[in-house]
Amino acid sequence: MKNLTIGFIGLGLIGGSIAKGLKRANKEHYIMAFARHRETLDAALADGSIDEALDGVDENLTRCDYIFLCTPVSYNEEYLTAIRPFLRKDAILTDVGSVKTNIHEAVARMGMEANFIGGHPMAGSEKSGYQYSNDHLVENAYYVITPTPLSPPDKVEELKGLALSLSALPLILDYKEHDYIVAGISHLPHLIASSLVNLVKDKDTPEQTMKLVAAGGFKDITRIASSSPVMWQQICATNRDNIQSILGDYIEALKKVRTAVADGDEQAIYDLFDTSREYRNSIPNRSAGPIKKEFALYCDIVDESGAIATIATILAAHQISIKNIGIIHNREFEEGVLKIEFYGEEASSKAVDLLTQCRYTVYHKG
Ligand SMILES: NC(=O)c1ccc[n+]([C@@H]2O[C@H](COP(=O)([O-])OP(=O)(O)OC[C@H]3O[C@@H](n4cnc5c(N)ncnc54)[C@H](O)[C@@H]3O)[C@@H](O)[C@H]2O)c1
Ligand SMILES: O=C(O)C(=O)C[C@]1(C(=O)O)C=C[C@@H](O)C=C1
Repeated sequence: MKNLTIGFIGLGLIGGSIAKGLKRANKEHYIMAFARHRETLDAALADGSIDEALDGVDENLTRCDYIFLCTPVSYNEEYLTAIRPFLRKDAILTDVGSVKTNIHEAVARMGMEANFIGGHPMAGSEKSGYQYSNDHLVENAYYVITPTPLSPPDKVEELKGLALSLSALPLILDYKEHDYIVAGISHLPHLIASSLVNLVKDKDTPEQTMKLVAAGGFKDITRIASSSPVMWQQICATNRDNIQSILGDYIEALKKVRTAVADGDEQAIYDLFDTSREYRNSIPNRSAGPIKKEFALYCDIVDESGAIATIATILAAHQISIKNIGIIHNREFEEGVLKIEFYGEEASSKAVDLLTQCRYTVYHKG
């Protein structure tokens, strides 16, 4: 991959992660960024993710081969006017927004289609801000690319190459199809999660016992209810038609479920769970996909200082290298489950045996 000069507008979770990932892939990329808060830029300069902090959208952007728009979707669209004067004739403007129709239509209205290729990495988190960004966020995730009719084919190939350099899987889609798809698999689930959380908040007992005993089921399905309200407000506003349509279908589906429960229709209830289980289990485990397999184990640990260090020491004493280690938060006992990743199957199996012998409770994901 050739050395590129790349600009970022917005350097939060996604912008920060892509900047870090691109730097990891090629230290010679020259990265400049503008963010609203100077502290973000200072942090990115200090950790080496960017080479230059910009004071605004200005003539420095004329040095860029690529500019990544990484703010909430409506703001991305608003930035087009400010960026246009500084977009070199051969430069590409791309974005990471969760909705594509609004920006594609704005780009077409402004006659910028030859300089634009839409993008959307299908990875993220409920956390916002640069402090949560990392260089591997989009690894193994699909990176949707939505060219315009005038996007130069060689630049589309180059952007695919950038996605691959992040260890993501580039996937070309039409922008309208993209918005239909994400309404179902991303936007609707966020609305379900947030309304469910708010329902439980309203229905809780005076002692808040629902909140107290809420376990894995509730936490797994509602993690994303902690996502950024501004980001989701803008997603819902810009993908309104698709979302209201699939939301209507979902409400109808829920009505059928209610009828089945109310009628005691055991067959219908069985079929609901049977069909969903089969489809859910058929969703491919991307960690076993074309890029690389993940060798990881999960281990219950007690919440006391030194608990992680003890495990790391046991593994190190047996020459087992750890690729990644960290507490994960989408299981029942948030502070108690440690995920440890290894470089290969052998190390992973050896670690499972070893930690089991040491009486740790280990869950193996082969
Ligand atoms: N969070 C996810 O899971 C996820 C995943 C894929 C794509 N996206 C998309 O990525 C984009 C960024 O989301 P994020 O999760 O990184 O959010 P974030 O809140 O972590 O970061 C947003 C960045 O934009 C900046 N910003 C916000 N308003 C701005 C404005 N008016 N002018 C300049 N900068 C502004 C913020 O300061 C921050 O640097 C969004 O378009 C979102 O739809 C998010
Ligand atoms: O994992 C999460 O927390 C996410 O919500 C990531 C997620 C999603 O899967 O819905 C969120 C928004 C995106 O545009 C893409 C990915």
